[in-house]
Amino acid sequence: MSTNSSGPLKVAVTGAAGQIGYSLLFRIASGAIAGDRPVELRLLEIEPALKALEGVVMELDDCAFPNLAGIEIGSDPEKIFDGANLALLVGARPRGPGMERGDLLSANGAIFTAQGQALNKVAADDVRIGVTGNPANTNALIAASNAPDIPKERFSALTRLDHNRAISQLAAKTGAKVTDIKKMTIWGNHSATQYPDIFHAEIAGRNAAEVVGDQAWIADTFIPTVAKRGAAIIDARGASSAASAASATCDAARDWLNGTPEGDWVSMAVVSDGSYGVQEGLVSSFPVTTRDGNWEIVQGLEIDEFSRGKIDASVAELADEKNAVTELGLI
Ligand SMILES: NC(=O)C1=CN([C@@H]2O[C@H](COP(=O)(O)OP(=O)(O)OC[C@H]3O[C@@H](n4cnc5c(N)ncnc54)[C@H](O)[C@@H]3O)[C@@H](O)[C@H]2O)C=CC1
Ligand SMILES: O=C([O-])CC(=O)C(=O)O
Repeated sequence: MSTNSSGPLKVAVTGAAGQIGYSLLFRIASGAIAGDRPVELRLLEIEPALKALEGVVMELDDCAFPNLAGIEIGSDPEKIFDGANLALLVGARPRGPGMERGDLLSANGAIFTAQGQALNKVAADDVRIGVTGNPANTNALIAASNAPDIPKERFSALTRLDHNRAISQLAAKTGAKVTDIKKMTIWGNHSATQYPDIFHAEIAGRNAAEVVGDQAWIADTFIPTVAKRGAAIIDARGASSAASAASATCDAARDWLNGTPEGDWVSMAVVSDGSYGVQEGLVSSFPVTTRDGNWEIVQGLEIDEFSRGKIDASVAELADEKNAVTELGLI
C-alpha cells in the first residue's frame, strides 16, 4: 500500500470532535499524510458529540481544501469504517490530572473491542490502523485481538510523539538541527516507563550519546523529560497534548504508508515477534523501517545493561496491562 494508488485515500478518524481531532483533521485534509492524493474523511463520534462535529465539518468545508474529496460523519463504527484504508483511532477518554494510564484500561477497553470488531467486518482489505487513544499500546492490542481477519501487523500504537519529543530535546541540548538527528528510538510503552534511547541515534552522522558525552544528563534529565512530557503538558495546559499529538499521528501514518528515508528509522509500537527479548504478542515500541505500508523491526542493535533494564521495565508494564485486559475479558 502507498499513497500513490488511485482514488481517494479513505481515512477514518475516531474521536473526531475532540481536541486532537480539531488539529488532526485539518492536517490530514491539507495533505499531511497523503500529499497530493485526495482524501475522504470518515469521522466517528459518540452521538452527543455529533453536533459539535458538524461544526468542525463546516470549518473543514470553509477551508476549501483542494484534495478533500468528501466527508462522512456518524456514530456507527460499521458505517464509518466501511472501506477505510487508514483508521486513526483517537477517540478515548483522556487522562486528567493525577490519573495514570492503568485507570484508563477498563474505561477504554469497551471502545476498542467494538471498534476492532467493526474494522474486521467493513474496513478495506489494505487497511492500516493507528491507535493514538490511550493507553495506546494496549488499546491496539485489544482492537487487534477483536479483529481476527486483519493481520496483526496492520495495527500500530503511537509512540511517534515520544520519538519527536526525544529528537527535540536532543536538538536543544546539542544545538543540532532536528533534521540532523537520525535513528532515534523509543522502546516499550507510551507511558512514563518508556525508554527513549539515544545510544544508536546519530547527530550529523556521529553517535548521539558520544556527542552528548554526559551519561548523567541522559539518565537524569533527558529520559525523564521525554517520558514525563505528557504529564508536564497536562500540568501546564490543564489538558493533554493535542496539536503535537495530531502532528505525530500524521507523521506516523505518512511514514507508514510512504516509507522511511534511507539511513533513518522511526519508532512505532507494533506487535512483538520476540525481537530484543520483548515478549511475543505485546504491542511494544521498536525502531522500525517502513516500505509500501509494511514495517520491519530494525535488527542487530547492541543493547547494553543500562538499556536492557529500561526496556525490560517498560515491557513488564505492558505485560501487566495485557494481564489486566485479559482478566477483564477484553482480549
Ligand atoms: N499516543 C499519544 O501520543 C497521545 C495520546 N493521547 C490520547 O488521545 C486520546 C484523545 O485525546 P483528546 O483528543 O485530547 O481527547 P478529547 O476528550 O478531547 O476527545 C476524545 C473524543 O473521543 C470521543 N469518543 C469517546 N468515545 C468514543 C467512541 N466510542 N467512538 C468515537 N469517539 C469517541 C469523545 O466524544 C471526544 O470527542 C486520549 O486517549 C489521549 O490520552 C493524547 C496525546 C498523545
Ligand atoms: O500523557 C497523556 O495523557 C497524553 C499523552 O499521551 C501524551 O501527551 O503523551
